[in-house]
Amino acid sequence: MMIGDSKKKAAEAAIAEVTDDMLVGLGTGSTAAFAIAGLGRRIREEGLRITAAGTSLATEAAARAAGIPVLAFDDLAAVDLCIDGADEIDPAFRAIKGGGGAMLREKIVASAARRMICIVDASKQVPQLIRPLPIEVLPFAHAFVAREIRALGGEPVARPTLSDQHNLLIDCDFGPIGDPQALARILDMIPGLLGHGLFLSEIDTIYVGDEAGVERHER
Ligand SMILES: O=C[C@H](O)[C@H](O)[C@H](O)COP(=O)(O)O
Repeated sequence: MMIGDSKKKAAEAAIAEVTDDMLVGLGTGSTAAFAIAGLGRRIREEGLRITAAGTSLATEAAARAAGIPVLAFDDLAAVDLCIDGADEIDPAFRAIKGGGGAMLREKIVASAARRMICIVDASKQVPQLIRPLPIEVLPFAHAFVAREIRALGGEPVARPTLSDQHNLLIDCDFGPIGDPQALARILDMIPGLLGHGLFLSEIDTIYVGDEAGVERHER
């Protein structure tokens, strides 16, 4: 079975929680794309009435193309439900996001959400967060932030692409992250480091898809 099928199963199960009149925060990435397509189908086939806000320019475009009414998040203080993917997630509902570079907007929308559902295929479940952590950095601060990351024991590697906000995206390899809370607290204090992919408290519900089906876990 292809990983895409597992992602689709998780996404389809999650969108069953979307009901009329909800304002839905739409995540970014290949798993979120299945949720967007599924919501578009529910609008067409069932007459589901929702509005949505995107966590990236690509997601906004995909949602519009799917027939979902999209509002600019700038004017919104809260959303009802956020549905988004992740790159890794541990048993304590702590995740690394940002493989697609959208983690800054994703964290804002997730924080504005009354509930956040994370949709993943089973390969994303890990006992401990370990993959390189994406950060978004103001170009003016890139050498300083890289020095701070190295001082924390991380190895920063810049991506060739910029974020939707035209900032730098840098993957920081810290090896296994023993204390994600402590790392997030320090990263949050570095001037010029605008966002990072550690999502430690935002996720309420996880849908995990695999060959056998879908599992739902509640925090
Ligand atoms: O910036 C991208 C997001 O955080 C994605 O949700 C994450 O990278 C997972 O992507 P995918 O669903 O494509 O595996």
